[in-house]
This record gives sequence, structure tokens and C-alpha cells, in this order.
Amino acid sequence: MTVEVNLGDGGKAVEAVRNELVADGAPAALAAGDPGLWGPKARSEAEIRLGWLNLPLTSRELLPEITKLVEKAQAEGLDHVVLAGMGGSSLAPEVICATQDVPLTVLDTTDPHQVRRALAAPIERTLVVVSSKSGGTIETDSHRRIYEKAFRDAGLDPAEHMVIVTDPGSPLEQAAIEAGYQVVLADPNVGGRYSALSAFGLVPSALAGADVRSLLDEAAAVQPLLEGAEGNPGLDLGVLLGAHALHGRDKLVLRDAASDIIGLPDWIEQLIAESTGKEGKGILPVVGADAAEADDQYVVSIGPDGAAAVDGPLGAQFLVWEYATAVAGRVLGINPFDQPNVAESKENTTAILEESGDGPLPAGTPILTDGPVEVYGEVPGDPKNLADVLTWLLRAISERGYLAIMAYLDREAAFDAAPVGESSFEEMTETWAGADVATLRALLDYRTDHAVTFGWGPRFLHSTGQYHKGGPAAGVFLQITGAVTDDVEVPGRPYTLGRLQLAQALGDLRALASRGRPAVRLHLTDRVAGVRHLLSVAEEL
Ligand SMILES: O=P(O)(O)OC[C@H]1O[C@H](O)[C@H](O)[C@@H](O)[C@@H]1O
Repeated sequence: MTVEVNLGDGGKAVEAVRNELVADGAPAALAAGDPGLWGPKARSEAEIRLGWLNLPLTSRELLPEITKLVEKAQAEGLDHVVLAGMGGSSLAPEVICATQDVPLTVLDTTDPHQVRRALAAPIERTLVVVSSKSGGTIETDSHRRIYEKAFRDAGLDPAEHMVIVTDPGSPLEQAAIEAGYQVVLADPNVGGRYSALSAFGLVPSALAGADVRSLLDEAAAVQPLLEGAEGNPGLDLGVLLGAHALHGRDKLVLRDAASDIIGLPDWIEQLIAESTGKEGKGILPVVGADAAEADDQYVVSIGPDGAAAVDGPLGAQFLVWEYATAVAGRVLGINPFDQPNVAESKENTTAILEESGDGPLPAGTPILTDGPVEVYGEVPGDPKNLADVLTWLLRAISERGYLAIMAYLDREAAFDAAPVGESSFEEMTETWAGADVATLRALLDYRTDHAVTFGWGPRFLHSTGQYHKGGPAAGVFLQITGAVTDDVEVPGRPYTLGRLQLAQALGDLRALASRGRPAVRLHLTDRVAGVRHLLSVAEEL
């Protein structure tokens, strides 16, 4: 494992931060699990959150149990694995499975259309892993209820098709035991976003067909390096992240640079945004962007190439980024193990659902309609059309600010426009990009020097959502929702997935608006036509 770090202009500042950490004995103290490294306020939380340091060793104890589960699933012909889990309970398995090229369907959405896609797979061959550390996450609870019904409707016993991963003592453990489900208990001394090498990362990945022992071996190989002051990749990276942020370079552009690992930036995004984005401070990860000229941005690459690059196998990457994030937390003077502002949007969502009863949700009235796109929110200057609204949003970004696009839509919808195997790879990619709302990020990025991020809702609420509300008050927010034509009931609950999804969008908007941040919601009355229109307007700006 190597970490190549070119200190560039920030050289002296970075060196000063490193010297102070080394003088304080921080690298060895962190490796030894000292909970006092983040100050007295963070101590009690840190005392129960440092188990990730030992996972390369302790997770080996899970391997026999995992092997049995895998053998059982194989014997029963369960080869379609669905993972229901949000944030730290699904981001690592997604990277592990993509990197090892084994199929895993990740459900970290309340979009009914996307959930319908998963439900369309052969149910008799489906194994659902329900992963939730707290056991109380509304999206995951909804997926469990939906699949339980789907299995029963197909004459199948849910207990034969479900595996639960949760913390000991969670409400989910209780419910799962009562229902007779297979349960794997995770290490409770590991927080969600640090849980890649715990049962949360390993169980669903192994069931999908990944080799998880090798991940532990890779992490174990880098572990001894994390104790020292020299040749310590976690320290080098953490110093870089922390020192840059201290000096105003707080946008971390993450790039995949010819590595064999697929999708690691999305996992890093949650780790860093949720760990550091609080108390008005933080580091904003920017995924999918090119190197920017702006002086609040810098690039770290995954792979062998780049001025600052983290190169090494996936298991080692997980551990090094976690260590680096903990170091950056110390440098910034924050607690890297809590997420104090995530609950706010969740509470708003619950309140909105309760206040609305059986009636419509408080979506408001559009200030204008441009073809298949309705615009909601306060936009000064009497905007006439969508182009005016987008132009205003871009202008509203302050110096050192950023624009966050948050799309509460089906992240696989663009597949419908570009079916695999029907045209050349280049044609397929072009068609895909023209139908994928995520393309908006690049189109708007092209028109501003400021950082532009993109997140799928509600997935990002468990990731960058913490930074949006707890980090520097510098965000401008563009929310996108869409009409639901094929909703999904949530058994035993008074809402459908579509209703929950819209309530989540409105709940987060309420939290952002209460901070006085510029925030607009675009609603696509026809999803396909709406995305096409939005992209063509952005292209013409
Ligand atoms: O695993 P769960 O308890 O369901 O939590 C899933 C996610 O929920 C919350 O939003 C936290 O902020 C995340 O850090 C966590 O990964």
C-alpha cells in the first residue's frame, strides 16, 4: 500500500500539522484506540466507536458463520442477492461487489420505480439481506416489510429468504428472532460509516459471491504501518485532508485514476462528509468532477496516478481512509464519530407524514412551470423559465460555496433508454448520459468555478446530508423530485414508498430552508421528458 502525496503550495502548513500530531504521539495513540484524541466532549462516543481499528483481526471470527450462510444459500439456489441498507449499511458492499464483479442489487432508495425493478427479479431465487445497525431506519424497515409480503404472496417463507445484519439488542434483532430469521450480529463498537470490514460489509458481499477473506488480509497487511510516524499512509492522508481544510481548501475532489477498484469515492464521500461536516466545519467530498482551478478545491486520486494519490487494494483502502478521517477529525477539532444533524431531516419527514394524515403532503404551489418541470421555492427577480432559475442558483453560490443537486429519482432509470447489448458501447454511453439526471452535475459544473455535487435521495441524506446541514453554511441546493406512476404500498404502514420519498424531500428542504440557504425544488411531472428537458436547458445556459 502506498500513498503518494505531493504537498504542493500547502507544503509548510501540511508539515506543521504533521509535526504537531507526531509530537503529541497521535499516530500510535490512534492505532492503540485512545478515545481521548478528540477532546473531552467526544470521549464517551469515541470509547464505543473505535472497534474498526481491530476489524482486520476480529472479523475473522465471522468467517465460519459467513461460510455456512453462503453454503446454505447456494444449496437452496438463492443466487439473486438484494441488500436493503442505507449509508454505512450498503455503501461498502456496493464497492466490494462492483470491484469483484459479482452481482448485488442494492436497495438504498424509497423510489417506488427502482424498488419495482428489484421486485421484478425471480422471487424464488431471491435472498434479501436486511442490514441496519440501529435497526430503526425507515427505508430499510420499509424494504423488509415489502419483501416479507412479496415472499408470502409467492407462497414462500420469508425466513428462508432473509438474512438480518444488525447490532446486538436492536429492535430489528428482536423482530428477526421472533420471525425466525437468520441473524448475524455486528460489532456494536463500530459506527456505520466505519463498518466496511465488519459484518455489514462482509455478510452481503460474501452472499453475493465476493471473496471477503482477502479484504481482511489486505487490511491486516497495512495495519502495522498505522502505528508509526513515518511511512504511515493513514497519517499522510489524514494530515493532507485536515491541513487543507484548516487553510480553506475544504473541497476534496475524489477521482478514480486507473485503479482496479470500482466506486470507492461514493463510500469515501459518506465517511468524510458525515465524519467532518459539523459545527460549521468540514470537508466536502466532490465525486465525479474533474480537477478544478478553484483554490478551495484539490484532487485526491484512487489509484497509482495523481499528485495526491492513494494506491492499494480495497481492504487496505478502507482501513487507511478510516484512519485518515479520524486524524482529520482531530486536526479540525471535531468528533468524527457522531452525525448530529442527520436526525433533523428524519424528524421533519415524520412530522410531515403525521401532519398530513390521509391528505396531500404540503408540497406548495409551483412558482412557474416550464414544460414537464414545475419549480417550487423562492427565486428572486421574477424568473420566467427554468433557465432563469438555474442561472440564479449558479449566481447564488458564494465564494467558497457549492451547489448540491439532490435527485429523489430512480437511479437506474437511464438503463431503460440505453438497454445493454443493443448498440455499441459508445452509443450506449451517450444515450445513457442523455437520459440520466446525474449528467446535470457535469453540465452545471461546466458553468461555474464552484464545486457542484450530485446525490441520489434519500441515499445522500445518510452521507453528505450531514455536511449540508452541519458543515459551513455555504450550500445552494437544487432538489429534484418526480411523478410516481407505479407506487408501492408499505405493508403495516400508512404511507406508500412514493409518499415517503416526497416527505423525505420536503423534510430535508424544510431543514435547509430553516438555515436560510437558497433552495429550489424541481418536480418532473413526466420523469423521462422532465430529465431530457432539464438537461437540454442546462446545456443551453
Ligand atoms: O445502519 P443503520 O442504523 O440503518 O443506519 C444507516 C445510516 O443511517 C444514518 O443516517 C447515519 O447517519 C448513517 O451513518 C448510517 O450509515
